[in-house]
Amino acid sequence: MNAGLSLTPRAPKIRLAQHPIARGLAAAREVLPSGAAIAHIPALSSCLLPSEKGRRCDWCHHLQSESVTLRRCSRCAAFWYCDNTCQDRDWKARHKKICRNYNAFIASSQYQALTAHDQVDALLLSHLVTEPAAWDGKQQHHDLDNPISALWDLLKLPRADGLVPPLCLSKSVQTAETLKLAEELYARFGNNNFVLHSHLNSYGHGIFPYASRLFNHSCVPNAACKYVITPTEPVVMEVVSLYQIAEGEEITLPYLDPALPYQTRQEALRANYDFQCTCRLCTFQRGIEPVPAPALRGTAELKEVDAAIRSFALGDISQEVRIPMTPGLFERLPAELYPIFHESYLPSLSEQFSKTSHEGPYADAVEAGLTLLAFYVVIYPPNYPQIGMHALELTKTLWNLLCAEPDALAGPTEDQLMRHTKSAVDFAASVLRNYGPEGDDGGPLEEIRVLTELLSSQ
Ligand SMILES: C[S@@+](CC[C@H](N)C(=O)[O-])C[C@H]1O[C@@H](n2cnc3c(N)ncnc32)[C@H](O)[C@@H]1O
Repeated sequence: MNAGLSLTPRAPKIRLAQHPIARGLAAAREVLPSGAAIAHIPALSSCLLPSEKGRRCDWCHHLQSESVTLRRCSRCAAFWYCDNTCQDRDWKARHKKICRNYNAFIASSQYQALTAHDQVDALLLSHLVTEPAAWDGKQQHHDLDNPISALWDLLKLPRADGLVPPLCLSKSVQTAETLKLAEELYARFGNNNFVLHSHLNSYGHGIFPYASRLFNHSCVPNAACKYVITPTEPVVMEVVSLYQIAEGEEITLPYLDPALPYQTRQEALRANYDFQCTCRLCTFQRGIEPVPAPALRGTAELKEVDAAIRSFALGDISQEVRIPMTPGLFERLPAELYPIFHESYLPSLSEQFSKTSHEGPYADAVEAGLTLLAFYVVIYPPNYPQIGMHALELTKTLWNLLCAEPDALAGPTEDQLMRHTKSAVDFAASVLRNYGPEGDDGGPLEEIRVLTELLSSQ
């Protein structure tokens, strides 16, 4: 199998191998250190979420800023660009195909009835099907170097509800051939396309057939993807290793948030990707089902569980936050802490952190934030970006406590609190530097730089 598939310089560290269930898998050709850029894959096509229209360039996705004022397409007045280069490139690649019909299309009841994500897919699909001739003969090639034949080569999974979104094309172009092509291509969207994000906030959808062909899912992934926005260029997906990957090891991405409850993950993977996950986390969680419900939040019993998970995952936090470097901490969890896997545990803890970090008391927010950090360290693999994002939030909460309520923590002195704050920002920095900058300028790494400077001057 796959004898004819060529791999390209975009991912020289990967080889495509056989998977007993998933057809293909991406295997590391060599040892990949933590934080290595494993693949750079330009988008075949991409589209902004409706909420991002007019905020970003429709071609390169650059954000409007003081130095970049976006200009509209003078024909439809509904697409925005940094400059002539972006506008010309988008026009040639895709906008000319939909410009004339765009306004009537987005006002139509069919389009309005779609969810924001389906609206994006309707436009992506329209970009792809206008030239059916471009697809002729690509079915036979199995050539990963050609994004069109790579897209054709992807596994199909038509939607259970049978939906194929309407097309932003004039009726005369919507021939039986075009509609058949739309159905064929859309059957490859749901289980293959990617949600684009900047600083981990979604802003659009992208088609990266080469990445879709390579990377399977794991709830304990050893890699994560991020998006590189470069003026005048299409967005590029970069795949980064979260921790060291051995030669020959499968490289996996998370298709969903591993912190979701076990049953929710299984149902979503079954419905959207048609497989049952057998990763280490799912195997472990399947073995401890049904998980006992935790005590109610606020009770002494749950406070004990929270304190035990903090000590298990983070060690003695009065000294320094310990960073685990290997995945699978959940497998060593004492049985009395299994209630943390119950579907009610994380939502109530997150709510407590969110409420108290906004309204105070900040001492309560710090405690909830540390428990949440411990939970993430147990569930997520090392250097998972959400761990870093949360450590950064926790740093800000600690800083608020230092500034607003220095005497509020019963035990720690101000010096100890300062040490906690520094170790939280160091933890955030170490995780997020491994992931590297993503999307727009600024963001968490810049916040970390400012906070580190501020703390070192104290
Ligand atoms: C984006 S593709 C991944 C590449 C795919 N293996 C291929 O050969 O084209 C997603 C599809 O791969 C399969 N898949 C991905 N991860 C899997 C896993 N952990 N176990 C079983 N099948 C998986 C499912 O069929 C899913 O719909």
